[in-house]
Amino acid sequence: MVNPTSGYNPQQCLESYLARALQRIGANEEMNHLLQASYREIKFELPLVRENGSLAVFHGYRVQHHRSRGPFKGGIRYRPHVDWEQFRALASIMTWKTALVDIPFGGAKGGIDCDPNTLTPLELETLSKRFMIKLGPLVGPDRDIPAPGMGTDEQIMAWLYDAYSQGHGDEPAVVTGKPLGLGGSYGRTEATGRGLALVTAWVMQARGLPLEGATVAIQGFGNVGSHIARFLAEKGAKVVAISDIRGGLYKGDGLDIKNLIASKIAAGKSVSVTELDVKGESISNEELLTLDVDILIPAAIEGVLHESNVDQVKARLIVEGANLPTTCGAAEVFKDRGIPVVPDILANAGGVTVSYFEWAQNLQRYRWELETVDQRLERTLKKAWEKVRKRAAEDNLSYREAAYVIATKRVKRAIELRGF
Ligand SMILES: NC(=O)C1=CN([C@@H]2O[C@H](COP(=O)(O)OP(=O)(O)OC[C@H]3O[C@@H](n4cnc5c(N)ncnc54)[C@H](OP(=O)(O)O)[C@@H]3O)[C@@H](O)[C@H]2O)C=CC1
Ligand SMILES: O=C(O)CCC(=O)C(=O)O
Repeated sequence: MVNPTSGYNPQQCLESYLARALQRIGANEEMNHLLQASYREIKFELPLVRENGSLAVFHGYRVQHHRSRGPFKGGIRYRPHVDWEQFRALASIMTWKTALVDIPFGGAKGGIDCDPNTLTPLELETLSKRFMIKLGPLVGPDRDIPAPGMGTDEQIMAWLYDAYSQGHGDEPAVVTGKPLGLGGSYGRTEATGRGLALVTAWVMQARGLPLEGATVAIQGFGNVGSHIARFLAEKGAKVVAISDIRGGLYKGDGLDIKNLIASKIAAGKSVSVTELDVKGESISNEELLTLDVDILIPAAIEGVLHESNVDQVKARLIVEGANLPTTCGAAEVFKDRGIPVVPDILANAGGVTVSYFEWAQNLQRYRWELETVDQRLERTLKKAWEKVRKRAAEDNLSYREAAYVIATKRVKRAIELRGF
């Protein structure tokens, strides 16, 4: 098992994207400094007596990056080796993502340094609730609204909601990505994948490339990876490779995605895609990233496209399903090689967009139909994509550069309107 993130400092990359965008919009050094720094960072101990009687001590984190456009917003990640650098960068890109799709939030990110697969359901519930109780004073529907991320799901969001409500009165709008039976929104679970598929289709169309029959490789087969695979297969693309942390599956004439998803659900989270009874050859994650495909979608972790493998990447288009999967060095090489990269803050913004819809529904105490959610998601992302496309073409920028120019401009304007 490889750890492609080792040695990669996503914060440094983000600083360079931001510095360049802020220079392009004429922001001064002070504004640059203000927007690079987090608003607040907290870390706390989370002791847990395990069901076998032993004591384990985990750590909870929350980084709140910026809030001039609205309350902090961002996912909760449960992963063994999380650290400040990851959370700072991930919190910051939430600020730019929410600004780019023009929803009224700032950015945050947090989580626990645990492996959820090694905890019992009772341990996971206890740990999640303790985490939320400690976060209690800093979160809330008008302060900071957590949501699912890597290693977390709607059940964990239900526990966070319950823990918060015990001390603050019933408040579903404190967390998004909840189960449907507990104030969740139609369409949130699949929203990130749906948004990715929409954006991919628009980018292909804008570049005069057919999506029908296009070959696709997807790294990661969790919430994001499995839904993008399904939506792209439904649009006629040929998903030839998928993977999880233990490796991947390849089939040149297209994997049977419906069957893969059904088998994965039946087998459970702890079973790898490589162990499922579906047709395909095994392939490593590193091989997947360098396949000769039309579209490559890294949808797992940060930093998997880096200086050492960027020259071997053969894909014609890269769509960032994960947050920060491309190092800034690799991004430069893709630009030089003329390989377009659709940046995370646009490509995977469908999730936070439907989280916004869930928050709005919770505040209204009124549920929208799936059709309404899907239509509004499409409209929101289309607007953002059109702006990015236009700005990139007018100023000869990469999609990422254009996206950061648009987002930083909106945040700078909000700061100026509020005053210092
Ligand atoms: N969920 C959401 O709505 C959103 C998520 N994102 C981002 O998308 C990415 C994926 O999130 P999500 O799908 O929710 O997370 P999940 O935990 O549901 O799935 C993660 C997937 O990535 C795989 N994976 C983990 N580590 C590696 C590795 N080192 N190499 C290859 N594969 C790996 C996992 O494998 P295994 O199951 O074997 O561990 C799993 O298949 C993250 O970057 C997240 O921040 C962005 C926007 C919204
Ligand atoms: O749905 C949300 O609020 C946050 C999603 C998220 O963490 C992300 O877009 O990276």
